[in-house]
Amino acid sequence: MKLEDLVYQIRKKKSFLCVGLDTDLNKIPKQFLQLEDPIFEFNKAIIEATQKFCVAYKPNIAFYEAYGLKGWLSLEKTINYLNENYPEQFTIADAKRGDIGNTSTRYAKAFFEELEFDSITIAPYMGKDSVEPFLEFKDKHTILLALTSNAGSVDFQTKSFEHQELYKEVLSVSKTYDNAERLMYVVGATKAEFLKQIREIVPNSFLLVPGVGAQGGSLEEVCKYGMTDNVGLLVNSSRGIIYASSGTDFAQAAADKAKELQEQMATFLN
Ligand SMILES: O=c1ccn([C@@H]2O[C@H](COP(=O)(O)O)[C@@H](O)[C@H]2O)c(=O)[nH]1
Repeated sequence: MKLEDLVYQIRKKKSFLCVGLDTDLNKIPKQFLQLEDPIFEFNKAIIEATQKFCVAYKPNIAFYEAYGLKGWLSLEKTINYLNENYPEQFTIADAKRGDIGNTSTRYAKAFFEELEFDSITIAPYMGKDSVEPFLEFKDKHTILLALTSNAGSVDFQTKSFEHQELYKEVLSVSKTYDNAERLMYVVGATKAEFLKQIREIVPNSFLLVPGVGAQGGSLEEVCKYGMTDNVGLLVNSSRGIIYASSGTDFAQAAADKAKELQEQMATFLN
């Protein structure tokens, strides 16, 4: 998907919500467990309930890999369902990959060509030659982990490296990569106080912001410091939406949560 099409959808729907499909058989309503593919059927129900209120979906690949071949099939059916029925939705494979160049190329082929995701999350640790293979794909987007939402992010990311913190080094060095206009960055909503400094380095890049809802990040703070003229934000909520209820009203509860976030987002869009 072209970035301008994503921005068009955000303005049209007055939403920069990304729904995280972190589907766990221990958490979905029991009635799904009798079906042949409970993960896909649950995802389908969540997509139908929430698609009006969001512009992106982010399956976290770990939740599918955990079920082996069956999980991969559920993932494939989910991305195909989205691409066939809601091609206007931006899709993110939250896979956190990255390896030496020829291996990164295979990851890129797997997620961009075989599964046809619009984007993938990548760990920047192995540097330029591990990231650039993903950036070769036209109209695909590579989302680098910059400052993550978890407590352990302080172990390395906020430690100073030569003259600046490691997460700032990730932002400034990656800007020099070939096809850097295809980069986006992950910044946790729990790290909203860093957004002002982040925007000084990447004033226009899209940021994928997980950590509102279950992790306690503030949407208001994220918008205050992270929003650009082009919006520049995709804010993710996974558990807060998909597990809003574990009862038979799960789809309505997910829709209500997504709508609530969309309505809050609309107040920040002009
Ligand atoms: O810094 C990061 C990077 C990725 N994530 C992922 O986003 C979702 C968040 O789920 P919630 O249930 O809304 O907390 C999940 O898939 C994480 O692996 C993140 O949280 N922080």
